[in-house]
Amino acid sequence: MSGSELMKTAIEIVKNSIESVLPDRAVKDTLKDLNLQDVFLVSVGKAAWRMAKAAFDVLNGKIRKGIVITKYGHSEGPIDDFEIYEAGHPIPDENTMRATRRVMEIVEELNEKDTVLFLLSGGGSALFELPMEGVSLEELQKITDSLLKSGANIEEINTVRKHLSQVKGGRFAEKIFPARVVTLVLSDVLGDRIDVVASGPTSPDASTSEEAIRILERYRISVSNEVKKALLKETPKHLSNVEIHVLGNVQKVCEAAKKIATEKGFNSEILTTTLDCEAKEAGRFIASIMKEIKFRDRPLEKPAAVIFGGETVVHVKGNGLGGRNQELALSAAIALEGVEGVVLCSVGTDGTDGPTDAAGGIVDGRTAKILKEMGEDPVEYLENNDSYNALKKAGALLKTGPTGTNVNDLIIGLVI
Ligand SMILES: Nc1ncnc2c1ncn2[C@@H]1O[C@H](COP(=O)(O)OP(=O)(O)OP(=O)(O)O)[C@@H](O)[C@H]1O
Ligand SMILES: O=C(O)[C@H](O)CO
Ligand SMILES: [Mg+2]
Repeated sequence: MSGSELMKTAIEIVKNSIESVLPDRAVKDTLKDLNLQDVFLVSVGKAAWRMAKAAFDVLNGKIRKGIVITKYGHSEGPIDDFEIYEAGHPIPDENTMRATRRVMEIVEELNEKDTVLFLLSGGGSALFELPMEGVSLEELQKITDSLLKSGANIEEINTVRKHLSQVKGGRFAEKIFPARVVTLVLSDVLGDRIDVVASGPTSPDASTSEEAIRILERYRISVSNEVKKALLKETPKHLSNVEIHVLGNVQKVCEAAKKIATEKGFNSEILTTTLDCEAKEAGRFIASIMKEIKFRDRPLEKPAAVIFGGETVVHVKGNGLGGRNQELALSAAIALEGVEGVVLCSVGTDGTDGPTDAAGGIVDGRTAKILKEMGEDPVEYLENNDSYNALKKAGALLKTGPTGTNVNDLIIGLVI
């Protein structure tokens, strides 16, 4: 198999794996079992449109009102008479608040006979938000931006977000009470911490005010007195009106990748579904495993596919453009320079990696060489967190557009 054929194979495995975790089927199957009548549908997250559409298709006639809030560019047209909003991500904006207020207007009227069907996917933290009284949107945006660049993981980031919000950390379910809420979650959080996915609007909160304060201190983020006051108010730890079902996660996409790669003749193994270290360290480590396979045929014999799932972090210190998958791929490209018969592909299953239009990167032993031949230093790009521009120059960006799902990041290394 030539280098470009191997790249094509990697892309095919990735795309088919993502296809297998589109939420449609899981939403439909779960709803058929639940037999809900007469629901208020609220769908929030990057996969919100697709989840809402699937629900509409099975519940048709049993939905009294439907509202969808998704990221800009992620809705795919009208669904019946649903209200469909697009808003800011990963930082909430005015449209986030406008859409969330609309949801609150509806649920606050409900009584114990009513049911809210809440369809939730990752990205929801930015898309569904009304800050606590006294907390301005501007300050919330600043705190969110600092946290996202600090290298804090999603559990830490969302612990702070929950305590500054009127709808996160179980507070949305509290507002819905006495009505009932049935939540279907597509998880993009490692270990399926459902109180962390989109900051758990309908989950009893496992985090505390004290932890939120400690996290801000740890990452040296200073906040106003109003924010300090808001943080002290504790989130609900018990909720009696909630039922939660998990539809999909990073395990599922990794299992699909393993199956597809095996069918294509690769000795395939999932090495982890909880990759959570610094992206460039992960890239280097994964490259070292691929070289071990290439030169020593262990832990797998060639042809081999190694599969990783997770969510790495990036301490963004430079002023470049990129995302954690692109940064991982660029770092691997540097470590794989000159090695033949290896391809590494790292993607966000939602189709957008960081604030860019790429899903991730696809690199091989030629990628770093191509950059050097152009007079560019890949290490400099990596240090400036400018993986997007490096990969763009080397023709190594992978673009899928919004995929309709979101189960975190998938990394595949092929070695022949
Ligand atoms: N220049 C950069 N290089 C590398 N990573 C970056 C850069 N700028 C931002 N990031 C990373 O991008 C992340 C946000 O990107 P993205 O929207 O892909 O996150 P996400 O996990 O998919 O969002 P969500 O969890 O809300 O669905 C931030 O956590 C930040 O660490
Ligand atoms: O929205 C969020 O908080 C992240 O995607 C994790 O679910
Ligand atoms: Mg995420």
